This record gives sequence, C-alpha cells and structure tokens, in this order.
Amino acid sequence: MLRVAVPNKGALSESASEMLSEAGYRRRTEGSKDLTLIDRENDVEFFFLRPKDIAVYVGSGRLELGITGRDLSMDSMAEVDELLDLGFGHSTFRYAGPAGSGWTTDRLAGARIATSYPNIVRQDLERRGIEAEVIRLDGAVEISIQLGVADCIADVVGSGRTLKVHGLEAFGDILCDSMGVLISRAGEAITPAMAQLRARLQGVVFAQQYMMLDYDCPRELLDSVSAITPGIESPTVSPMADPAWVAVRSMVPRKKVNSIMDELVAAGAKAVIATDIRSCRMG
Ligand SMILES: Nc1ncnc2c1ncn2[C@@H]1O[C@H](COP(=O)(O)OP(=O)(O)OP(=O)(O)O)[C@@H](O)[C@H]1O
Ligand SMILES: O=P(O)(O)OC[C@H]1O[C@H](OP(=O)(O)OP(=O)(O)O)[C@H](O)[C@@H]1O
Ligand SMILES: [Mg+2]
Repeated sequence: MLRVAVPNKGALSESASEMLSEAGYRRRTEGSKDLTLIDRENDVEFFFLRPKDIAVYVGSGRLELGITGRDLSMDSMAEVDELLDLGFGHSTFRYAGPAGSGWTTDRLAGARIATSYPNIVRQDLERRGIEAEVIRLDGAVEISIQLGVADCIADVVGSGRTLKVHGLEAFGDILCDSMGVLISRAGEAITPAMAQLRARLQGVVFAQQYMMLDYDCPRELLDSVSAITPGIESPTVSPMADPAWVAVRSMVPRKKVNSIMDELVAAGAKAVIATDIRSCRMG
C-alpha cells in the first residue's frame, strides 16, 4: 500500500486535502483528528502529520510521498526530491526589520535574527560569509523584535499583511520562493503507484490553471482566430450546420482567459464560452 504524508494543520492542510479529494482519494471526515486514513479503493494510506515533519518522514524512506511546503522541506535538511508543484501555498521567505530603519543584508553581521526556519537562515548566512546569532522561535516571529529578543527576523511572507501590521518591512533577496510540493525520497525510483498519485494531482493542478474555451467563427477566419487559442496540441475544430462557420474548442491559461476572450471577439469570433475543467490527464 502506498503511504502518503499530508499536512494535518496550518496553511497547507485544507488545500492539500481538497486537492487529494478532487483527485479521487478518500478524505478525513470534517473535524477528525485521526492521524491515519486508509483508502482501500486506491490502495493508499494517508498519514496526517505536522507540515514541518513531513520531509523528515519522506526523506527517511518511511513514507513514499508527502505534501509539504518547499521552505519547510528545505529547512528540514531532509534528502527529498520535488515531484510536482501543487500551485497552492505560495509564499516567499525573507528577512525583515523595522520599517524605515534601512536594514540591508550587510547589517546582518552580529545581529540577532529570530526565525522558525533556522537552517534556511544559517545556510544563507554561510553563503554570505556572515556570522550572526540565529534565535529559533516556534511562531509569531514578527513580535520578537518588539519584545527585545531579536534585531530582525526571517519569516514566511504571504500577503505581507503580518509584516505591515507589526511595522516591519522585508529586505534583501528572497531566501526561498515556496509553494506546496509533492515530495519523495531523494533518488528513489518512482513506482507505478507513486506515478499514479502524481498524475492524478498533476491533473487537478492543470485543471485549476486552465479553462476550456468554446467559440464559433466564420471558416475563413479560422486560421487567424485559432492562432489566439493554440491549445496544448492544437485546437479542436468541428463543422457547424452552416458550412460557412466552424466551432472551435481549446484549453487556455486561466489567468489570461478574459483578455483572450476580448481578442477572439475583436477578431470575429462569436458565442465565446469559458468553462472550468475539474480534472484531466495530459498524457
Ligand atoms: N500566510 C501564508 N501564505 C501562504 N503560505 C503560507 C502562509 N503561511 C505559511 N505558509 C506556508 O505554509 C507552510 C507552513 O505552514 P504553517 O505555518 O501553517 O505551518 P507551521 O508553522 O508548521 O504550523 P503552525 O503555524 O500551526 O505552527 C510553509 O510552507 C509556508 O510557506
Ligand atoms: O504575509 P501574511 O499573509 O500575513 O502571512 C505570513 C504569516 O503567516 C504565517 O504565520 P502563521 O499564521 O502560520 O502563524 P505562526 O507565525 O505562528 O506560524 C507566517 O509565519 C507569517 O507569520
Ligand atoms: Mg506557521
């Protein structure tokens, strides 16, 4: 049975469980605190673990696959491979200091840096050849400067709201550009069971990033109009009852769907319809 680690709480847990459910796997009942769940139909056992620990279990080979954040995986120092970007839990990991105080990475030497991700910070300091004191905190790191235990922090920035609320601003390069990822043990061969779960999740990720567009266009405009929607391989073109017209169907990136619809209409297409895709296999 394939064994898969899933975040049991925190910023990634809801999206991870929703994505697995959309991919056809069993879900824990609402409010359940169970740490394991067997999905007999798919021959998978899920383990609900702290997001920080997941890379450790997967890196040790105890569990074949895991869903975690790239930043957590990096900080764990576990030896894992990323098999798939899951498209949720986007964040950056940054240094931050009091707003307007002109912090730069040059000032990190000798500073007290509070963080929940000490290994990412130590690795960065080492790369820069800087010696500084890393203060490890479990969370709510943004308050640590105010409380006098640190001079600056290094933490996860999502919307940036938490930094702002605490009068802080980010400085220096991004230490880790993170999102939810599917991981396996480094160098581990991908078994058919692992490949199947990856393909199913990939199908959901893909479906979330694309939409299906259908439209009608005069046959003589087909080349110019369908160039706006080249699709993945090429658009599907179907005859209509009126031989002067064709119906076109093509996948387009969700982010661009509105501008593509504007372009199509301006180029002579009619009845442009966008629909969601629930899941797919790109083959
Ligand atoms: N506000 C956010 N926006 C986007 N991603 C986030 C945000 N906060 C955390 N993450 C991502 O979620 C993961 C960490 O999740 P979370 O902070 O919930 O776990 P945790 O800190 O270990 O748990 P807890 O906060 O309950 O102690 C990281 O990969 C991080 O990049
Ligand atoms: O940029 P924002 O969108 O405001 O999000 C960033 C905040 O979210 C996370 O905190 P979390 O809620 O996990 O609490 P924690 O600090 O106790 O881990 C992270 O550690 C930041 O504090
Ligand atoms: Mg947190």
